[in-house]
Parts: sequence; structure tokens; C-alpha cells
Amino acid sequence: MRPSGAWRLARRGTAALPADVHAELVAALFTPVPSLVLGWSCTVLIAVVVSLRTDNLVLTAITTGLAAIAVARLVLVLSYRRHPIARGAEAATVRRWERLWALGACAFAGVLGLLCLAAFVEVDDPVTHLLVDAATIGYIAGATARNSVRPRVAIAQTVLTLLPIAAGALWRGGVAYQIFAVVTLLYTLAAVELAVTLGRRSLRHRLAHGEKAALARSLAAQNMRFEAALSNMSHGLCMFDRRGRLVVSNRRLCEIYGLPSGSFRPGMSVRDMLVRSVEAGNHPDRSAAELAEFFEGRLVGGMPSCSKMEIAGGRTIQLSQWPIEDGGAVVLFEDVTEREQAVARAEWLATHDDMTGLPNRTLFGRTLDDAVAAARGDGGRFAVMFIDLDRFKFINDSLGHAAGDLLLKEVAVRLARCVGADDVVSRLGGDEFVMLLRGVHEAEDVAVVARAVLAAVAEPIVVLGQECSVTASIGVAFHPTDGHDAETLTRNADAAMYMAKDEGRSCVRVFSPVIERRSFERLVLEAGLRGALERDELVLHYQPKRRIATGDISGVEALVRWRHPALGLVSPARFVPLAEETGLIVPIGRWVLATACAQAVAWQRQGLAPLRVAVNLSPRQFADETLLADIEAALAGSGLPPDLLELEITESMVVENLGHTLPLLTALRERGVHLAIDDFGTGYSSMALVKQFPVDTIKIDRSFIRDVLSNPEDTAIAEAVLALGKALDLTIVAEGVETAAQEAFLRERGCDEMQGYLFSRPLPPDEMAAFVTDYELSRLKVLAAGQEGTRNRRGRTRRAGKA
Ligand SMILES: Nc1nc2c(ncn2[C@@H]2O[C@@H]3COP(=O)(O)O[C@H]4[C@@H](O)[C@H](n5cnc6c(=O)[nH]c(N)nc65)O[C@@H]4COP(=O)(O)O[C@H]3[C@H]2O)c(=O)[nH]1
Repeated sequence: MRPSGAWRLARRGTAALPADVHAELVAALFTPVPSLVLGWSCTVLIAVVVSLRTDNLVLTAITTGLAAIAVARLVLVLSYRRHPIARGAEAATVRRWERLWALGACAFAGVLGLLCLAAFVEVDDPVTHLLVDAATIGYIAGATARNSVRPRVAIAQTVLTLLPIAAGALWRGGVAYQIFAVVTLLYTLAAVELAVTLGRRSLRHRLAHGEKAALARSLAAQNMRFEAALSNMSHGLCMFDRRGRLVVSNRRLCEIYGLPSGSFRPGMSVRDMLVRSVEAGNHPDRSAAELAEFFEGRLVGGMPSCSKMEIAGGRTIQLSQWPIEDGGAVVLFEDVTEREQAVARAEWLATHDDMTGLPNRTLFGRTLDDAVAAARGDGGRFAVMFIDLDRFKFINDSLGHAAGDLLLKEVAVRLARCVGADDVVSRLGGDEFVMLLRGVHEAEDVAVVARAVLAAVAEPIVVLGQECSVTASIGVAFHPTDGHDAETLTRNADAAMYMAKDEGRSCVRVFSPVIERRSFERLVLEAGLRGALERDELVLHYQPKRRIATGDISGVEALVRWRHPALGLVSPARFVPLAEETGLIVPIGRWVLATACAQAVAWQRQGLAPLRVAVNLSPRQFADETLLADIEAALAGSGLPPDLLELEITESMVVENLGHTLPLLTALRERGVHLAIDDFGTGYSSMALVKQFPVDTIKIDRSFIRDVLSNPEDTAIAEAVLALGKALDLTIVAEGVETAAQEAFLRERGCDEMQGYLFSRPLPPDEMAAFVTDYELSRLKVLAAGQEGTRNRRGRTRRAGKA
């Protein structure tokens, strides 16, 4: 059998002892005090008796020394009582007390031994010998027991006292004394063995006790750490035994369930715990019995599992449970409400438009995919409606993004009101919305929704105190005729929407092969437009205007064209809206201004009379802050006098941002540039506002001129604009005049100028110069012919008079 740790230590010296054990052993030497004092007193008393009885000087002297040592030891013991070895005392202190004790003990034993030896040598009295021997044996018996905790001291005392007795007995001689000496020696050996054995035993005992105490201390520390860890855990925790009884739980568990700390006590059943939780109002719609059924099955002997529990206040608690070896389980509770909400928010954001709350492109795509898949099974028909706000970019640019956002939010609310519960409205981004209309089969079904959408969007919207009006252009594609997948359907509805925009906006177009072709063309145009300026593919044509009363040319309008390498000469009606959307209109417009001004000067240099050149401005260009600088640069670069430049703007451009427009128009006017309102009658046509603008000319849109003779409404509008022009002393130009009858109508009502195919189509610069020259020549000829005719008539009259 291997010796235990204590046994091994007992055999080693002080240095190998743990400090606390050594301190305890040394402290044991000094207690109990009464037996000590009694032992010493008895020994000294017998020594005194022997001295008095024998009246021997040597014995008296030794007795005096013994008494002095006893007193010194008593002082030492009393001093120790005042300053006992404290817990955790330094090793040096312990060693000092041990040394002092050993010194006192050995001195006392040595002098006692000397007394015994002297008694045998000096006195021939068996009674004396018996007295000293009895006193010594008694002292040694007590000393061996007390000093066994430090066996070396015990052995030293035994040897120092008993060996002199044995030596004295031998010296005395005689059989009895010799037997006495031998017995004393044997007794010495027995006492030494006893001291060693007791010493080892007591050391073992103390070491074991020390180990136990250390273990207990470490367990207590571990418990404290466990308690601290339990209390400070961010998770709630509880442990159940195999009968489903609570073994331990922490404070956080009570916090999670809003219960006072200590509500869950060891020994409670799951059911008891759930009753507490139900009473606290955590489970408004579930009973403790229901909940317990759910838990108990999982707890005992269950598998590791994770589940979630919704509790009152919209909170979510995640429960993770693990079985433990003895058949019980540990359950961790985590309040995952915030995490769940963050995940839900992230998921929502990934699938919704944050601003309007509508499904975004991703979710709409998925919904449409599902609709396609479902329709594939039952051959169902549904429609995708693409909605784009007209002139939204202008509102955004002029009123600011905050206003634009508010407008989009309001539009989203209105669109949602136009559809049924099964339909979906989504915002794809910017001002683009798309709808999935499930319950529609015929174009007429869609038309009902489209009309509702147009009306809802057109209702004026007040944003940031400003009333705004927007319209919508709508494109529709049907499943399965216009596409068999989500992407194609959306793309074709988008193409139809562009068609609606091209055809005047605020209308609906259903996808068709024509639209498909146009949308392809649009893609081609979009791809080429960016480099058209650099590749020098843009050209200007000019259309002359004529004063109706006099017949002379009042000016020309510059109209841009794009010489597309594949599509030929592309009309501005097709690419200007595209340029407007992409912002390319700003550099294109800058080029038009510079080219038109330079051309006007070039014609003059060719010998033509000065012609005022009119240039169209687009909304985006008009809102661009470089416009004034661009105009000044065009005038300065060409040398054209400012009054020979006219800028054509639409009513809406002016009206929609008066704050920006009025100062700009005033600045242009101050520089002498002419201003004309184009397409008058198609927009706001607010007479009051026109009065405020520093404009020179109003152009009646050609859509009113086309049927001015046959459509009473168009007649009324044209007459009203002419009356307004007269009242405000503005020049009125009629656009799109194609017939002499239209011109006659306009002349009769006092229209100032006309522009249209009747007079001339837009012409390239050279042809324009030739046209003007020819026209002036023909006018001169007509004038000359008129004068010749007059002369001939006068001659005939004179001749007739003479006759
Ligand atoms: N049916 C018919 N049409 C006639 C008649 N007389 C003239 N037109 C057409 O009417 C348009 C007049 O220009 P607009 O109203 O300013 O309308 C212009 C203008 O708004 C825009 N545009 C043209 N050039 C520019 C430009 O340089 N910058 C900007 N921003 N827009 C331009 O494109 C529009 C269309 O220009 P165009 O295709 O050149 O079409 C021109 C012209 O060719 C007629 O008797 N009958």
C-alpha cells in the first residue's frame, strides 16, 4: 500500500510541512496551560522536597536552577498567550516560537536529568532516588504526550532526563539498581517510540484535517464563484432532477419572467413554476397545465432541444435544454426579443420599401413568380400594371427631396386604396410603382383599376405647404399573353408605360407588338444617346415663323434632330424625353443654345437680315443652375445680340417652382433675351400667373390648331388665348398651322404670327438660308409686280381721261 500524502509529510522535516500545519503544531505545544504549570510545579516541588530532605547543597543548587527554568518557561507561555501564532503567520515567527519552546523544554529536561544523576551520586537514600525517579517519569509522561507534535523535542527531553537516571542507577551498583537502570533504558526506548508514533499520528491527523479544511475552503470558494456566475449570467438558468424538481435556478430567470427574486425555490415542480409565471401575467392565453404538458415531456430524459416561447408584452424567450447524466435537465432561458425584432426588421427591410412600407422589387418579384407558378397550373390570367409618375423628377429637383418623399408616400397610400385584397402594390424605386392584379381577366377589368389610379394620383397633394399636381403614366401586361415569367411581364408592362409617356403621359397603354418594337428602339436609343454629342450626331433644323399681317419672317425655331447611324434621322419627340430622364438634356441643351446662336450670326454674315432664333428649354435644363451661365456663354461665344435669342419654356416649368423661376426669368429679361411660353393651353393656362411672368410671347399649342375649325372647344381655347394675348399686350404665335383656312381663322382673330407646314417644315441651316432668300425674293417680286400693276392701272386711267 502506498503511504498517504500525510504519512509522507510526517516523515519529512519542518521545511516540507505546509506553513499552516507547522503553525498549528507549534501552537499545540503551548496549550493547555494548566497541565503545563501543574507538571512543572509538581516536578519542582519534588526537587525542593528532595533538597530539604537531603540538605544537600548540590541538589539545592540544581533545584534552584530547575525552578528558575520553570519560571522562565511560564513567562514564555504567558507571553505566547498574549501573542499567539495567528492564522497565516510568517514561517519565521512560527520557527522562533518553536525554538524558544524547544530551548525551554530541553533546558528543563537537562537540569531535571542532572538533578536525578546528582541524587544518585550524592545521596545514598533509596527514598530520594524513588522520589526523583517518580517526578521525572511523571514529567516525561506528560512531556512526551505534549511534545509528540514535535517528536524531536519529546525525544530530546526523554533522553536528557532518563539517560542520567539510568547512568546514576548503574553508578550506584547492586542488582536492584542495575535492574532499575535497564528498566529505565527500556522505558526510554518506549517513550521515544511513543513520541515518534504519536508525533506521526498527530501530524497525519493534522495534515488530513488541513487537507479537508483546504478542500472545504476551495469548495466554498467554488460555490461562491458558481453563485456569482449564476447570478451574473445574462441567461436565466434552472436545473431539474430526474423527477422534474427544481435543483437550482438563478436570479435572471425571475427577472426574465418579471417575478420577484427567489420566486423559484429548490424542490418546486415545473408546474409550480409555471403557475407563478401564469399568475404574473406572462401567458395571457395559456394555462399553467397546458404549458406544463409542453415542458414536462421534454425535460425528463428528453433530448437536447431549443424552442421559443412568446410571452406577454410581445417578448420572445428562447429555451435551450440539455439532459444531464442523472436523468435531469438544464434549461437556459434567453430573452431574444430584441434579436428577433432586429432579424424581423432586417427581413422586412430586405423585402419592403422603407419609405412607403410597400413590398420592394425583391418581394414583388417573388410574389409574381408565385403568381406565375400558380397560374401555370390553372391557366389563370392576371395583369401587371407599371405606374410611373410624370414629371416627378422635376418636383424632386425643384421642391427638394423631402417634399418628393412625402409625395411618394401619399401616392403609395392612394395606390393601395385602388386595389383589392388579393392584389399587390409595390414600389420598385424612385417614382416607379408596380401592381399585380390577380382578379382581372379582360382589358376592361384593368381599365377600371387604371382609371382609379389615374384619378387618385391626379388629386392635388399638399406637401410642405405647397400644392403639387402629378399625373401617372401606366403600362399593362397580361399573363400569359404578354409574358410567361415575372421578368418578362414586368419588362413589358414597363415598355407599355413608356409608350404611355411618349404618347402624352397621364394615360394607359396595354403591351402590344408595336410597343415591343418601340421598346427595342428605345433600348437602342438609350444605348447610343450618351455618345451622340461626342460623335457629332446631333443637328439642328430651323422652322421659320411668319407675321400674319405683313407676311415677313419674324424668326426661326431651332429644333434638334439626331442622325442615328442605324435609325436615320430621329425626331426629338423620341429622344428628348430620354435625354431628360438621364440628365443628358443639360449638355445637349447647352450645345443647342451655342449652335443656334452661332447659326443665327452665320446667316447674318451670309447676308441674310437678322433673324430671331427660338430655342426650346427642357424642365431639367431649366432647373439646372448652370443655365444662366450657359446662355451668357452662347451669346458671348457667338456675338449674337441677346434680343435675337428667344427661349421657349412651358407653363408647367414656370408654375411649378415660382421661387426659382421668377428671378431667373427676370434676369434673362434684364439681359434683353426674349421669352416665350410654349404649348400654351395644355397645362395650367393660368391667366393670372402669365400676367406675373416677364414673357413676350405665347405659343398656342398645335393640338388646338389642328381642329380649330371643327372642334368648338379648340376654337374656344384658341380665341381665349388670343384675347388674353391682346389684353396683356403679348405676341401670340399659332403652332402647327397646316392649311390656309386655319391661317385665315387666325388672321381674322388678330393672331400675330404663325408657324407650321403651311409656311415651311423645319429645314437644315443651308436650306433655311435658301428658303429665306427665295421667300424674300418672291415677296419682292410680288411687291414689284404689285407696283407695276398699280403703274399700269394709273397709265390706263390717264389715257382714258385724255380720250
Ligand atoms: N404636325 C405638325 N407638326 C408641326 C407643324 N409645324 C411644326 N411642327 C412640329 O412641331 C414641333 C414644334 O416644336 P415644339 O412644340 O417646341 O416641340 C418640340 C420641342 O418640345 C422638342 N424639341 C425639339 N428640339 C428641342 C431642343 O433643342 N430642346 C428641347 N428641350 N426640346 C426640343 O421636341 C418637340 C418636337 O419637335 P419636332 O419633332 O421637331 O416637332 C416640331 C415641329 O416639327 C405642322 O404644321 N404640323
